[in-house]
Parts: sequence; structure tokens; C-alpha cells
Amino acid sequence: MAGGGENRRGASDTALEESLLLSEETAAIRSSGGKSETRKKWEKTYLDVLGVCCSAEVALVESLLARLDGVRAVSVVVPSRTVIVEHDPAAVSQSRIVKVLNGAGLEASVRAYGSSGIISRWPSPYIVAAGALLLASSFRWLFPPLQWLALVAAWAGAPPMLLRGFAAASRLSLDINILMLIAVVGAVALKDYTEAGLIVFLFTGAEWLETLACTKASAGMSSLMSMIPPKAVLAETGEIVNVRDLVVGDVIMVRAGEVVPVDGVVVEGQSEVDERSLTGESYPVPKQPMSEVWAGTLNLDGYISVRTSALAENSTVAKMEKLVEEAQNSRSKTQRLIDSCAKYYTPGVVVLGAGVSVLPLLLGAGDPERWLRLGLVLLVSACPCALVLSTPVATFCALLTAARIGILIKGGDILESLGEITAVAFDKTGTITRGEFSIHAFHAVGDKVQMAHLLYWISSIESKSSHPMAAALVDYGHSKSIQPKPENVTEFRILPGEGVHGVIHGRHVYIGNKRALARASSCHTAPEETKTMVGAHPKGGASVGYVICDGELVGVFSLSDDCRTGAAEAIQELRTMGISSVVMLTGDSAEAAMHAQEQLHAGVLDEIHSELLPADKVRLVGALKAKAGPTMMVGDGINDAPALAMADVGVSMGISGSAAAMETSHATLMSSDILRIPEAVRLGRRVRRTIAVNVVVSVVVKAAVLVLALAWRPLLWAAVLADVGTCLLVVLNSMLLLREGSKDGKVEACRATARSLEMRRSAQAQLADGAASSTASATSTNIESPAGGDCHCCQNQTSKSAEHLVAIDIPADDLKAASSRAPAKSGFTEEATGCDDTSMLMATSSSCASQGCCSGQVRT
Ligand SMILES: Nc1ncnc2c1ncn2[C@@H]1O[C@H](COP(=O)(O)OP(=O)(O)OP(=O)(O)O)[C@@H](O)[C@H]1O
Ligand SMILES: [Mg+2]
Ligand SMILES: [Zn+2]
Repeated sequence: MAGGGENRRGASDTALEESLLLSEETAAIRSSGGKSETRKKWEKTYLDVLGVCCSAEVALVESLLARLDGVRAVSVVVPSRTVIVEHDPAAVSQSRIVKVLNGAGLEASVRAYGSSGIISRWPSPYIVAAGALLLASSFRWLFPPLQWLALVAAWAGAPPMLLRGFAAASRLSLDINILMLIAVVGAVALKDYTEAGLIVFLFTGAEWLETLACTKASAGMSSLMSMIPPKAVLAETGEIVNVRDLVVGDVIMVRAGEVVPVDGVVVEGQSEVDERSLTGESYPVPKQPMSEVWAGTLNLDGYISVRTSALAENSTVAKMEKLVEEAQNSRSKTQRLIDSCAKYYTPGVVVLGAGVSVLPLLLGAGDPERWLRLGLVLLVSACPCALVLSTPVATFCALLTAARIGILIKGGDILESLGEITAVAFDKTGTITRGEFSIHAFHAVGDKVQMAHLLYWISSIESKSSHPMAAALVDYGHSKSIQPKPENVTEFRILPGEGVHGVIHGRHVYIGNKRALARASSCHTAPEETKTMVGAHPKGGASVGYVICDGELVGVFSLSDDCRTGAAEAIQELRTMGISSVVMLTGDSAEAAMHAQEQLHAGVLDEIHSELLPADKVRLVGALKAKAGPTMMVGDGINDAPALAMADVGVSMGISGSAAAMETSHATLMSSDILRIPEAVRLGRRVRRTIAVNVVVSVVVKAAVLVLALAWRPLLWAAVLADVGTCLLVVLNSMLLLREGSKDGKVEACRATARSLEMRRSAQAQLADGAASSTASATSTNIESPAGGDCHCCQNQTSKSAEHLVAIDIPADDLKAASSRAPAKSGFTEEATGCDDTSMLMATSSSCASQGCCSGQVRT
């Protein structure tokens, strides 16, 4: 077996093995060849458990499974009736788990790999029998003995309730099944057999309907969970292996139509990949050698071989799954409140019910039957089922919708906070702008250092940095045939808000902005000569960088990047949604910040703060919170991480953004589509509305039944119907959240264009990248976008010589004035103007019209 295969057994590569050991047990299994090692191998089993209705059953499921040896963790997702068990299959098998759950009447079954969940679409025989018998008994006016059939109906439908009730009672807990059973017994005692049958039928029937309604939610969840194929094919040997047994560095093959099984980098071949499962956007993304691919994405055409860059359980999609699971288990503020109320409500009403039916009997008050009925109605109404479900089902559905459109939200709480947002702060580089810099000028200062040396130092040091500017500088080096040697760099340090430092061949080199210049050299302002060197670029708004070697300024360069497609529309949309302040916080220069604002004139920012250190961003987010209320911060860099944590909702951009930002943020945009930001806020608002409606409905209906019972007649069946009916209503109302929000046609058209442009741009950049690194002779490193923007049909980012406002904090009025002076152009018309521009960006030969950007067609 060749290299990759040996690695996989891991015996030879101890360093690799060590790093893997850190990350989980599977490494242990691999190093042992999967045999002799006695360490446990945890596996996750997904079960459909139809009997999970209220949160009352959650505790039951947990206590049943916790008793089993070899079960490490249990999580119950009520809305989709899913139980996720992490267990050691050697100690406790799947079938044993199922048996234990079914012993308590929970109707559990293992979800088949890749199945859409919930299996039984048909009502159980118990329900059918109860229904049929009840129907037959309604003919008792023809033949009176038929009334006994109602009693038989109650008897026939009760077994599942009995099992569950018994399981709950044996844990000394009171659940809805017990309450309903008491009501049935009461009805029988009152000789009202129809009522008894009706209670059983309504209760079990409604539960079934609820399950049916949950099928959709459940399907959404499992589609998220089972995107990854279980097997992978090693490229060199063609051997089929378990995805779990792959190690970092293995090369696997992915053929057309297959799903990529692990995160990695393409080493060979070309194809287009649909990343919809991660980003929520379905369109082909071109891949060639050096491109990153992610597990769970679909290889549309062409053959690629991929060098894995993460273990299966550490892949982005696995992390995503984990987050979604955790999010479903985390409780939101509203839910905690409701749960704590329900804790007192149920026993309270049960005691009241018992009192109402027994006390009048003891005191000899008139009509004991009426009191008994009233007590039973109270008992049945004691189930706060609908109220308890009102929040988790809504957040569950919303989380799924969010995940589907490429927004990963780390909990129900955050979803609710999203709906409260009144202020938004954007980072500039990599958030509002693309983070793909192009270098306008690069000069050596003085004659001490040769250009080639300078470039070699810079690209070696910068290849250790993940800053967007670093990538541009490394590319620039490549274009001048300079190969970076990061291994020669020592004492590498990131200076937040300033730049980077490294020692190469004994020389201390600083690369960064004027702060770095001031720190590293004796000059506190840039010498005049450098100003003429980097000059004023015709496009304006460039950032200037300095290279300082051993305390002396040796190089100066200028670079800039452009706003993302859709950034202006996103800001505009936030405004129309009533977000009171939208601000920009950037570590970059004031000129660069103004350059971004000029491109954004359709979406005016209230404030622009530039040249900020990470701590300044935190301070400003704090100030915004105090001034404008709940604040959202959107950012991508390490320098944004503290501010993201400080904000009420911190949103990190993209899977390619910095890991620190993703870690500290409360939500992550899987794609770089900034238009998802207003969408997320809208979703948050919808969730809040849905929850409010759910709570009101469940409280009002219960209250109405009680009032009716007190004022008029205590109808048992009406109480049961109200209980299960509201549960159903709450579920159905929440399911509306599974639909994506109503789409604004214009925004969608724009997004469609943005997608195709963005995609071609990155394809082009990657091609240029690949070319530069493989031949080291390409002349262009960055693809300049024509006319400072994109296809004019959906973008109005034409470059213009706008006024230079270089104050650090610019009052909103000035900005608005500035933008109103800029020629106004309607957002996105359907004219074909300027479409030729796009053709420059196209990696493939497809014509502009086929992109649908000018004809207004939306690609889906
Ligand atoms: N690796 C680097 N190489 C060169 N200059 C750098 C590097 N990192 C940072 N700088 C300089 O420091 C400045 C501040 O960087 P910082 O990361 O705080 O903000 P930014 O990424 O430019 O902007 P934003 O905060 O909007 O994302 C940059 O504008 C740049 O001039
Ligand atoms: Mg940034
Ligand atoms: Zn209930």
C-alpha cells in the first residue's frame, strides 16, 4: 500500500498520530488497527420516538436510558420526536435501547441512515380500533346495547396511554397520560361511556396528527444530519474505507454525483461543486487543484481527488450538526420562564381539581356529579402541553430554516435576541468588502534593500498571517517569481490593529500601517517621499502599508479592495426594517473606510469609525448597545472576536473567516452572502411573533374551557379537545416558520446575480492563484473588477471621484449629504447596460445573458 494508506494505519507517523489523539477516540481505534484496543468507541444513534409529546416525557426518556451501561449522552429533541443517544455499541446495542424505550410505550425505532425520519404515517391500530368502535356506538339510538362499544373503544385505545402512564408513575411523576387516564376512569365512573371513549380517541388521535405534522421538521433535521456518505474511496489504491477511519493527509477520490465525505483540498482534477448543504445557496462552484472542498457538498461533474484536511468528526458539517443539536437543547429565555411556570401550574391545578371533586362530596354540597366533572375538567386542563411546546417547536423550526439558508445560529436564545436588534455594526474588511485586496503600488524606499529581498521577506512573513492583506502580498510576491519560505521566519507575532512582525535571516521586519511604522522606527509620520510613491490611486481610498527593517523604513505599498455585491442592499434593507443605526467599525485607515462608504451610497452608514484596535471595537459596540439598544455585530477577523462576543448577537462571516470569530460569535453565515443578515433579523422577528401567538392561543383556549366549565357545563371531551387541539395548533403555527420568508423579487434577482458574479470572481482568482503558484510567472495576481464594481444591472457600484471626507468620526448628516451628491442610480434595473463588464470576470465561456443577470431571470 502506498503512502496515504500507510499513514492511515498511523504507526509510522507519530507526530500526526499525536495531534490526532488530541481530537478523539477514533484515533485510538485507528492506531490499534481497530482490534486490540479496549477503549470505547462512541457511536450516535438517532431514534424516532413517537411517544415523546410533552417535555414531560423528556425526563422519562432520559432516566430510562441513563440507567443503561454504555450510554454516554442522551438528548431529546421534542419537536421532531428524535432521541439522540451516544453509546458504546459493544456495551449496549441499538436494539436494546429501542426495547427499553418501547417497554415504556414510547414507540421508538431506529432511524435508518439517510431516512427522512418518522416512519409511521398511518394511525396505530389502537387509534383505528377506538375510532371505529366509537363510531359504531353512536348508533345506540337504533340498538341501545351498542353504547357498550364506547367503553370497549376506550379500552381498545388505551394501551399506549397505560404503558406510558405506568412508566411515568413508576418514576413518581405526573404526566399527561396519567391525567387523561384519570379522566377516563372518572367518565366511566359517571357511566358516561361515550365521553370515556371520546377522550381516548381524541387524545391518541391528536397525538398522531401532531406526529404527522412533525414529520416535516424531522425530515429537515435528518437531512442536515445525514449528508455525509459513510464510506470513502482512497485515490491511490481504490480501497473503500470508513470515513471515520480517514486521517488528515489521506487522498480520496470523489467522482461526479458523489458527496464529498471530508473537508480537504483538491489535489487533482476539476469539477463544479454544489455547496448548498453548507451555504444554503445552490449553484455550482468551480473547483481545481488547491481549492478547498467541504464535507457534505455535492460534486456535480468531473472527477477530483482530495487531500483530507480534517478528521470526519471535525469537519465543518460535523461541527454544524453539533451546533444545531446543541442549539435545540439549549433553552431560550421565554422557554425557561414557561417551564418554570409549568412546574407549579400542573400540580396546582391537580390539587385544585381533586379538591373541587372531593370537598363538596365531604361537605355534602348538592350535585356531587357536577363537582366531580368539574374536577375532571380541571385535571385535564392541568396539562400545560401547548404552552410548553409553544417555544421549542418554534425555535426548532426556525433553526432548521436558518441552517437551510446558510445561517448557523447557536441557540434559541440568540434567535429571539435577533428579533430584538435595533442597531447593527459591520466590520469593513472581509465583511462589507470582499477581503480580496489588489496591490496598486509597491516600492522599495531608499537603496539599502533590493526589491527581490524585500518581496522575499514580506511574502515569507505574510504567509504566516491569515489577514486578507497578507494573501494579497504573498500573491504579489508570486507574481514577481518570489517563493515564500515561511520556515525561515522566527518570532512571528501579530500586532493587533497594526500588522505583523517576524525575524528573517536575523533581520527584524515589521509590516503594517502607520501605527506599525511609529512603533518600529523613529519616524512617527510617513516621510513625504513615500506619499508621492504610493500616490493617490485613481480609484482612491487605498490603504497604505509600510515595511520596516531593523528600525528603518524600507518599503511602502498601497492596496484596496471592493465592497461585496449586495452589501449596499443589505444595509438598505436593514434600514427599511427599522434598524435605527447601522455603523462601520474598521481597523483600516479612514481613507479606506471612506472608499467603502462611497461604493455603498445606496446604503448609508450612520457612523464610520476607523483605525480601531480590537479593544476600541469592543468599546464602540458597548456604546452602541447603551445608545441604540440591542446590537448586532458582524465581522470576520480575529480583531473582531472580542466585539462579536460583546454584542447581543455576534455574527461571523463565512466558513473561510477566522476561526476565532466563528468561535466567539453567536451565529455564523456559512456563505459570504451579506444579504442573509437582514434575513436573519427578519427570521428572529418572525420567531418572536410566532411564540407570542402560541402563548396567547394556549392560554386563552385553556382559560375559555375553564370559564365555560364553571359558568355553564363541565364538558370533559371539550376540555380534552381544547388540550390536544391547542397542541396541534401551536405545532402547525410554528411549522409556518419552516417556510423561508416571503421573498422580495428585486432582492432575489440581485442575489442571483451576485452569486454568479461572486462565484466567477473567486473561480478566476483561484485560477490566477493556481497559475501563479504552479508556474510562478503569471503577471497578474488580483483580478481587478471593472469599473469599480459589477454588472450594472444589479449593482450601482460605479467608481466616482467622491468628496474626500477623512475625519475619523463623520457625523451622519455629512455622510448623507455626501451620498446625495453622488449621482443617484436606481438600485437594480433590468436593462442590459454594462453587461459586457461581467464577461471579463467569467472563468468559463458562458455568455452574460445565460447568467440571467440582465434579463432579470433568477437562477435557482
Ligand atoms: N498581515 C498584515 N500585513 C500588513 N498589514 C496588516 C496586516 N495585518 C494588519 N495590518 C494592518 O493593520 C491594519 C488594521 O488591521 P485590522 O486587522 O485591525 O483591521 P482590518 O482587517 O484592516 O479592517 P477590519 O477591522 O475592517 O476588518 C490594517 O488595515 C493593515 O493596515
Ligand atoms: Mg475584517
Ligand atoms: Zn397536553
